[in-house]
Amino acid sequence: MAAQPGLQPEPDYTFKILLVGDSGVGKSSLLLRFATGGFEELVPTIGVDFKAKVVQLGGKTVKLTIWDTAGQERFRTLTSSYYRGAQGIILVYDVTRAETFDSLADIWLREVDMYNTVDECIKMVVANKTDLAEQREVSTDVGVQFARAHGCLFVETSAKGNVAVEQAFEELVLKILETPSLLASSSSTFGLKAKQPEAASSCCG
Ligand SMILES: Nc1nc2c(ncn2[C@@H]2O[C@H](COP(=O)(O)OP(=O)(O)OP(=O)(O)O)[C@@H](O)[C@H]2O)c(=O)[nH]1
Repeated sequence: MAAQPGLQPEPDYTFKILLVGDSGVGKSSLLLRFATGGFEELVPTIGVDFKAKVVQLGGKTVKLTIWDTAGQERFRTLTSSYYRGAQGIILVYDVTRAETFDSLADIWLREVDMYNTVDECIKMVVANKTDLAEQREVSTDVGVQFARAHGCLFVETSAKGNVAVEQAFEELVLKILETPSLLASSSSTFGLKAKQPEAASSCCG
């Protein structure tokens, strides 16, 4: 039966994706770019924010609920609860600030290990702000090696320059689609009926 005009097709799957990383690396900017196509000056995230987007990939309609956590340490206790049920986790650093890259090992991968509840959850390292080439402190090679060593996908992006942002999210989703246990976790835990109440209360400080 043809879909009614203006109505989006029912998703085959709903995936939860989480963005983590130090404050200021560009998590909210990446999400804004992906969800709306825009870029603007944003204030630091308070607690957790959330956007949803439906994509057609691998012949499937996939609803993504993307959770953008605050990088600031004072929100760490709150944000830790948002790892639960995520099929994909994006760890972001800023190529112009080496300390944000170091934090991936020192903080963010540890958090993933501690709080993630989904066994085969796909991890992706995103190296953002590649438009600031002259200020770069972390080379592509170092990023690639790190991601490989920790079993993560790797993409370099510029949210500002709109470079590879869509590609990053799409690669992650395609990898989730290739992983049968994650598809099972999607339909059982994140079917539309089960998930709508939580998704509606999207933001908390
Ligand atoms: N040059 C450049 N600046 C960027 C890019 N992405 C984000 N920014 C800027 O970096 C700053 C921080 O961006 P946010 O998206 O707020 O960073 P965040 O990681 O969400 O920060 P928290 O919410 O505090 O965790 C802002 O001034 C953005 O405009 C990029 O690709 N290139």
